[in-house]
Amino acid sequence: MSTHIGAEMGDIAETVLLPGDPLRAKYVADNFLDDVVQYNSVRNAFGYTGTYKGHKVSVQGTGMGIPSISIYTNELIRFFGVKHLMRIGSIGGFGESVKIRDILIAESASTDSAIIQNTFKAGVIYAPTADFDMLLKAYESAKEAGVSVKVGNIFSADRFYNDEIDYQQLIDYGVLGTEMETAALYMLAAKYGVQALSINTVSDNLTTGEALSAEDRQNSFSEMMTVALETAIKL
Ligand SMILES: O=P(O)(O)O[C@H]1O[C@H](CO)[C@@H](O)[C@H]1O
Ligand SMILES: O=c1cc[nH]c(=O)[nH]1
Repeated sequence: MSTHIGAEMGDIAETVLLPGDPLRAKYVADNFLDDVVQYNSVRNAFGYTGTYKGHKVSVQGTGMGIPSISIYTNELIRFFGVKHLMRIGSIGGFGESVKIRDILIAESASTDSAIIQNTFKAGVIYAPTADFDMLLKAYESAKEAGVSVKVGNIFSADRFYNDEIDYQQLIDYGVLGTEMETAALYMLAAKYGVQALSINTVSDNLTTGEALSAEDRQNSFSEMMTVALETAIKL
């Protein structure tokens, strides 16, 4: 048992899917996994282990933002031996070419997070980056499933509501969308020498104003789940 995860060593698979929303974790467990056991309910950050096509896989809700995902990432790696971490998130798309329900795989994650900046010595701007092997396998899985996928740089924001940020500058530099966790996931995975990838479904578009409902964000995204699980069994 760690501070925020009420499980024992061995209860959690080496590969863990990480939605921000704990109820999305339940949705994955209920609809995609067999032989499911719930290993965590501390703070309602639900965690489940089951099998997908005979392979052991876990899914753990991380909560929102870099401080919260950093807690779960640290504990999964350091106390439960997790080796492959895959965020399955929602993301706000930038620009008209990024469509609702597109899947964005984060090759890298820009950020305004003080946590990332303060980890490095003055003057260093670290570039949080996906594991290439996982990225390649996820891209191939998306193509095999025939889903609309884009790969590139995303923005991991410290604030959901931010009146000061210049989104247009990020768009001008090719950033595909904004969410709130990936930069920390990639930095921590690099620190501990494990694999991480962030796969995100576009839930809204900051340029066009289109948006999915909260229920859709919790209970749909089945294409992303399939891409993530098909990737998981190739690792
Ligand atoms: O849907 P999840 O995975 O929580 O991801 C996105 O949604 C939340 C904001 O609504 C943030 O956590 C952001 O990263
Ligand atoms: O962090 C997020 C996630 C989805 N949509 C946004 O606009 N921001």
